Amino acid sequence: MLTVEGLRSRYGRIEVLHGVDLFVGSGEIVTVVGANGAGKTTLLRCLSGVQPVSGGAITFRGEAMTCVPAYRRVARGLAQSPEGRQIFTNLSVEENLRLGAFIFADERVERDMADAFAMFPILREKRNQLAGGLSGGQQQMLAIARALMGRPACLLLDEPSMGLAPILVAQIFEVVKALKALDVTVLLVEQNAFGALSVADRGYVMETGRVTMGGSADELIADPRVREAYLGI
Ligand SMILES: Nc1ncnc2c1ncn2[C@@H]1O[C@H](COP(=O)(O)OP(=O)(O)OP(=O)(O)O)[C@@H](O)[C@H]1O
Repeated sequence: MLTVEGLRSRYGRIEVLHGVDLFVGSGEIVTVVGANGAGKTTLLRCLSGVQPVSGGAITFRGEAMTCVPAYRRVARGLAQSPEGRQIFTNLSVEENLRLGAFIFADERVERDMADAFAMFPILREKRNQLAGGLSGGQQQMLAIARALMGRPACLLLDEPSMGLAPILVAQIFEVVKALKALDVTVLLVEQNAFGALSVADRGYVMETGRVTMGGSADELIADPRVREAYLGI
């Protein structure tokens, strides 16, 4: 579904992605784990089209995406729920969700909203409250739900567990797992390698702008190098 080949990107003169290769199959949950500064966020920003690419190719559902502007990628089904959530705090929960579906004007929006509320009952309870009043975990759920309102074929998730209390981290990973049942393909970027690999089918390890390992989530969890460097075991 999503293929990345030899992807390079730079900030000014400094190259931070040095030729990244990865693949996400339809219906898979794939995670990219790595330390702070490895280039994970930059990779996702390249995929969603908000960060310039200086080399390599991105192909999504058989179509070259490398030069396609960000808003067209969303319309093609490649959507990102950004790091740091970026919800509209002065709008209600429901208004945030409707904004996620702004490119659609059909009766499916109401159904999608009902699906979102079924997945995140707390959002139904708080649908008329300002999003700024939600807790960190609830805001993260809203950000994911809003991205889902755009009916993505592939959802790019940047550090959904960042800054959350452990109990909420567990909840967020459960949500990621549940996306599989909705037929949404997920590329999940995380510093929390254990949580991410626990819900993923496959994973890649990124170090200083390169993919250094890849395999099934079980293989990576069992790998002594991953255990030592990322799982603290
Ligand atoms: N706007 C920027 N300008 C210059 N350098 C940047 C910028 N953003 C990131 N970098 C650098 O690019 C490299 C990769 O950063 P990136 O944020 O992609 O890593 P990351 O793996 O996502 O880390 P984190 O988990 O902290 O987000 C780092 O060396 C970082 O300092």
